[in-house]
Amino acid sequence: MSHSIQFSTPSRTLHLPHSRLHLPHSRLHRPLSSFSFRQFPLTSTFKHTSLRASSSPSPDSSSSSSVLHSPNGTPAVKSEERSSGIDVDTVTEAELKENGFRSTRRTKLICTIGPATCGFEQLEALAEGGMNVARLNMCHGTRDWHRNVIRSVRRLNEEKGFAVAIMMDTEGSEIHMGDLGGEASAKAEDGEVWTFTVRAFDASRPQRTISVSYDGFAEDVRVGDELLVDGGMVRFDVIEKIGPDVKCLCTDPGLLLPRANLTFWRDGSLVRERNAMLPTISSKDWLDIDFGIAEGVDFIAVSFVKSAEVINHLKSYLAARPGGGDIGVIAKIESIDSLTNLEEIILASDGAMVARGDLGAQIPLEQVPAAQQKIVKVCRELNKPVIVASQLLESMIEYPTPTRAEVADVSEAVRQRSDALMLSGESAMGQFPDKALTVLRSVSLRIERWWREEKRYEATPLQAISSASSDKISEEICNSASKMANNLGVDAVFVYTKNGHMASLVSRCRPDCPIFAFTNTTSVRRRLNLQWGLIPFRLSFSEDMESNLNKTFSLLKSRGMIKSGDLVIAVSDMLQSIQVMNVP
Ligand SMILES: Nc1ncnc2c1ncn2[C@@H]1O[C@H](COP(=O)(O)OP(=O)(O)OP(=O)(O)O)[C@@H](O)[C@H]1O
Ligand SMILES: CC(=O)C(=O)O
Ligand SMILES: [K+]
Ligand SMILES: [Mg+2]
Repeated sequence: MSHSIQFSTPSRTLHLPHSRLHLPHSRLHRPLSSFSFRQFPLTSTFKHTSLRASSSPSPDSSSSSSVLHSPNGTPAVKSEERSSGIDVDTVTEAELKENGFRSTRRTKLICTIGPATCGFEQLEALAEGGMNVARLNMCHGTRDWHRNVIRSVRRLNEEKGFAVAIMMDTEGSEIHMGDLGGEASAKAEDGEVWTFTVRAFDASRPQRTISVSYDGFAEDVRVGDELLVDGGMVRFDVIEKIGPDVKCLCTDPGLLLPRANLTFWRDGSLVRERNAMLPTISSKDWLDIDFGIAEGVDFIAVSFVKSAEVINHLKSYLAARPGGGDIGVIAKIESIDSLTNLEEIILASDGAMVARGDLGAQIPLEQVPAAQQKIVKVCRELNKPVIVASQLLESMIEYPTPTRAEVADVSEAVRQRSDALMLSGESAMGQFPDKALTVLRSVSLRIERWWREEKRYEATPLQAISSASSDKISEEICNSASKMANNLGVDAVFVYTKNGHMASLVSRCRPDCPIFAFTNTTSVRRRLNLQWGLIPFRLSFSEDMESNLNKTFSLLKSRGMIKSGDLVIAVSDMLQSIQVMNVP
């Protein structure tokens, strides 16, 4: 039996929702003789996972296919947008076949790409290990280096059916050290005197001397201030100022890493003199952003956001550029000012990152866990994806197993139901990037299972967020569908969504089953890969839900990804309805 509830708003008048029995079951199993399936041509080297119907494209697919912009800005309709097949990657497919719906991972995983992981095979290993988003930190590497990585990820997606999204992370203009003249690190010992200076060095770096990125720092600091490298990994006391040089005594020894962040503290508080006026997006960042637009990145993560204004500015800059409107803007919460303007920043953004590395250098460390919990909660309320980042498995940069404390930290982020977890140095320059990713994956799966076993569905209702009446209806539909999914113990929620909004509303409810998100554009599919519980598929679909469901069932059944009898709830943003049915 198929049951449906429909909500209709003819002539913009809101009618009371009525429920009726929808689609006789027999219509859903109508023989699908018009579709015959064949494997997309295989090449000898790569196994392509797309299945395409050999029939001509369905009438809807040309109208629903969107015009994409190629990297150089010329509009191009991608050939796959016109096909009526389904795009999914080999890893998801195998996971669904082998372990069923329940075992699919809900928490998404982000890997920072660096020298340890920039090769094609290394990227492929990460994608196979569950990487949903590849992050590029523009603090490091050249644009050519980043372009190579972006193109490798795109090739991987095209050849293997993955939907790995690319996130570009801006450098920002906070104070940091120079790059140590090519050395990988420098050791500062207790009691040594080091010079921090705005002077630049051409070739070799004078002994115990570090260049600093911010010209005004010598004027801003005072003798007696404390200087923290990387949020306290190494500490110095400022003992003397001589022109542009600041002499500092090492009080906590440690390794100085290239371009490490610097903060100054006075009487227990962060010193924010003129550097508080530094632009959040520097001129170099704007050039990086232009590069990101040209290369078609999926997200831009903005470092050291202080207010919603900068996010709005960037969003209008992107909207005015071909292809820019497809890019999601993620606000990195890592400055003390962002905490005071938290809600308006998150509202303006398409998502947020708890950037604990720098945050822990700007507020006392013991305040970081509470800040994390608050940011995750606000994002959830406002329906924005949230990423927990930095030092999740820091010890795995050097060792093949994490500490118990690290496992507990990862568990807590999953228990808070954040959308995504991020690896930094562990994957960028660590010795065990694949093992670190495996730890994130297995800890996520274990805690998600605990949620299910404990039947810990949401006790606290989410606040209403929509204002327009059709958005309110979508929100209510998603809330109800998720509640029904939990109460009925369905196998999956199917959501048909053009721009991804409806899928994010279902994800926000964190239902106790995977969410199959069908969208007709490749870029939306990639962006959905950041959000909790969504398994994004690219599929050409129409306004007619019956034919969409028939087509989806056929395609997924022929791949062995669903089977007859599975209980599914379907919602869509074309037809405001909830349908409950067994797969025929
Ligand atoms: N593209 C890259 N090229 C070289 N090294 C990199 C690259 N990306 C990251 N790394 C290395 O990995 C380390 C951790 O990466 P991460 O992205 O956390 O950088 P970070 O410098 O701590 O800055 P942020 O606060 O932006 O995260 C860096 O300090 C750097 O040594
Ligand atoms: C990720 C990042 O920028 C930080 O933790 O500081
Ligand atoms: K950065
Ligand atoms: Mg940072």
